[in-house]
Amino acid sequence: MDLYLASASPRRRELLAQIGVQFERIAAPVDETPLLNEDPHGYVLRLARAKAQAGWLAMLAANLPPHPVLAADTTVVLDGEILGKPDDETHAAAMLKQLSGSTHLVLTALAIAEQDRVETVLSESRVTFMPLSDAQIARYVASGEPMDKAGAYGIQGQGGLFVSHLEGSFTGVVGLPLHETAQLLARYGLGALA
Ligand SMILES: Cc1cn([C@H]2C[C@H](O)[C@@H](COP(=O)(O)OP(=O)(O)OP(=O)(O)O)O2)c(=O)[nH]c1=O
Repeated sequence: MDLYLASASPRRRELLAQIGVQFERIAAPVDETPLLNEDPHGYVLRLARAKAQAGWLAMLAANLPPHPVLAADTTVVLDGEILGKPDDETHAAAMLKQLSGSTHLVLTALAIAEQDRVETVLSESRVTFMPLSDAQIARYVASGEPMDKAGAYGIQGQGGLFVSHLEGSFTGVVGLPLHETAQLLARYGLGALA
């Protein structure tokens, strides 16, 4: 065992498994509401940090053997506006209409907590969507795929069909950028890049 992953996301678990570290999941939910006028970069970094620290505390509370705790947060940013996970199908359709035919940012922040030390790293990608018709949006929303995802789409699923251009990290958009994760783990003496 090398570390804990403070995440409920199956996608993050699958991606972390590719890095070749031994990890276990730990549950540590945090409130994801942005602060008033919070800057998107500050927001994802604050949440990743909060999730890692909550994971460290949950580990201590459960008397588990101590290891560093990794967490992440992903958000979509369109013209400076934070688009988190949709509240319902109407909200998902509205977000997809906003993303249609334009370019947005996907920010994924990573944090590792160990005792009082927390280190972070940020992955930033630019994603361009083709113009979407109302019928395409309605069909995609009806598939259910948008509901648990920032920006109401999954690039790794059917949502990938809408992406005409990507500049940055595919795994970062999915929620755990492999390169940045390996770099961060190496600072703790973990993983293939250590
Ligand atoms: C843009 C995009 C987001 N997403 C997902 C990644 C994240 O899981 C989710 C954003 O929500 P997050 O709050 O980052 O993560 P989460 O709540 O799913 O998991 P946890 O906090 O427990 O780690 O959106 C995709 O899967 N594909 C995409 O293309």
